[in-house]
This record gives sequence, C-alpha cells and structure tokens, in this order.
Amino acid sequence: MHLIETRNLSHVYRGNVAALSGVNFVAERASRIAVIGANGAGKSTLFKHFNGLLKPASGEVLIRGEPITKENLREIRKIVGIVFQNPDDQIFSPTVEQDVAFGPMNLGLDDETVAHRVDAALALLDIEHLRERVPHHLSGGEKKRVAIAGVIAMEPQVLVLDEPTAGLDPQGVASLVEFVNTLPQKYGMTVIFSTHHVELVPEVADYIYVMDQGKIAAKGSIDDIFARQELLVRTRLEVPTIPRLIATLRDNGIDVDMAYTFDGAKRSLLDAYARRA
Ligand SMILES: Nc1ncnc2c1ncn2[C@@H]1O[C@H](COP(=O)(O)OP(=O)(O)OP(=O)(O)O)[C@@H](O)[C@H]1O
Repeated sequence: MHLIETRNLSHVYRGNVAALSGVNFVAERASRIAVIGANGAGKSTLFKHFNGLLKPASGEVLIRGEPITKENLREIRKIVGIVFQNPDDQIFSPTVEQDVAFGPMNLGLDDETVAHRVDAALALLDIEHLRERVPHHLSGGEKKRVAIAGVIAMEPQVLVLDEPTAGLDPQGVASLVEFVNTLPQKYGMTVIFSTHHVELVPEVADYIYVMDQGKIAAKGSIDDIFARQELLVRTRLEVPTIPRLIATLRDNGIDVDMAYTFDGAKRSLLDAYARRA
C-alpha cells in the first residue's frame, strides 16, 4: 500500500482547461520527491488533489490505500499537509504564534499539546524570534517559514511544498534544503515539493517526476532523469550545471564519473585527477 497514489488522474478546470491527464503518481513513506515542470505543467493542480482540495474529473486519488471521501477528508488533511506557493494565502492570525497554533487547535488538541507543537515547529524552522510578530509585516521568506511551521505543527505524514524556494535568498534556500533533508530521516516524513530550481533537486530529492502539459513526461531517480538532458530541454527545464559540465568533459574524452551534486562532482574530479597521476 502506498502513502499517496494517483491512478489515471485527470483534472479539467472550468472553461475546459485540461490541467492533468492520466497522471499516475506514487509516494512512499520517508521519501523525498521532486515534481518539476515548466509553468502551467500541472504541478500545483496535482498537489491540490493530494488532500482533496480538488476533485478528479476522472481517475482516483488514494491515501494509504483509501479513496478520498467527504467522510475521511478531515483525517486525510491530518495526514497530508500542503504549503502553497503564496504564503499570504495561508497566514491570517494577528501573531506568528497564533498562526502556527491555528492548525493544531483545529485538530482539537489540548492547550498543552498545542503549545508544545508550536514551540517545536518554531524551533525547527528557526523562527522563535518572530513569535510575537504580525505575520503580514514579515518579509516574503519569513512568511514562507511561518506557513511551513503552521503545517509542520499539525505533524502530517506528508509535507507537500509548492515552490518552497521561490523568493528565498541563498541562505534561505540552503537552510530550507537542510530542513527538508532532516524530515524523512528524523521524523519518517515524506516530502513532496515542486521547484523551478532544477540545480537544487539532486541535493533534496531521491525521486523525480517530470511534468509536461498535464502529463508525467518521465519519472525516476536523479541518475535516470539528469542523464536525459534532451528530456529536460524538451520539457522547457534547465539542465543543471554540474551534470552538464561533466557530460561535456566526458564528450571531450576525459575519464570522469558522472555526478549531480557539488560533493559528488568534487569526488569525481579528484578521482579522475588521481587516476591520471
Ligand atoms: N483555477 C483555475 N482555473 C482555470 N485554469 C486553471 C486554474 N488553475 C490552474 N489552471 C490552469 O491549469 C494548468 C496547470 O496549472 P498549475 O497551476 O497546476 O501549473 P504549475 O505546474 O503549478 O505551474 P507554475 O510552475 O506556473 O506554478 C495551467 O494551464 C493553468 O492555467
């Protein structure tokens, strides 16, 4: 049984906009999944099906093997937490602390548990210093952290992040990467995220879905996807610098192992150099 599964999922918006067609997607426990695709490829639409915000035109969405129904919707939303692209859509309380408490309070938890969850979420996102601030006066990156903390405080099994790196400064991106990487190991959480920062994907994902015009154009490991540079170009995505550079070196007859991350490339280049010596 998969944690999340979509079977032949299609979605049509009003005005006959076919946003998803025949999407088969699977997420397992404690995995890190990147969904990449150009603007309008259908990433946000897919995510909104994971907790019943949208209803399929056809096909099914199963959470832990169960189809989403009116009756289990509340339970599903405890399992799958989504952070949307625009944090303003998700932040509405007078203080950060109250905002982060909103979700767990709605789950009907007692005050002590809520306070404990809020403290833990603020610490995890490193925003304890913002506790008393007015959310609407925060910077874009700070708001994003507050929105993520609000969802984390509900302790979902799956954290879905739509474009979490958009608008973050380099330090913000680095700490988000570190944060996402702790969730599966430390809490057994599954993280599913979309991004246009294709460079980042090898640092944060074990598995990739490439979407194009409402369909899954490809899926596979980092090696499977980034070895297919023509696929990335065809789906209007960027080919990350590291594999592009290494592919060029190999095309020029240099015996260097393929790599996708900074550390991987460093190892490959040092090994290649040592072999020459
Ligand atoms: N509420 C809506 N009504 C009608 N069409 C919509 C609506 N929301 C999205 N669409 C359309 O559905 C398609 C998929 O949009 P979606 O937002 O899922 O793409 P995306 O991959 O998340 O894009 P981006 O990278 O720009 O965020 C697009 O053609 C979009 O115009």
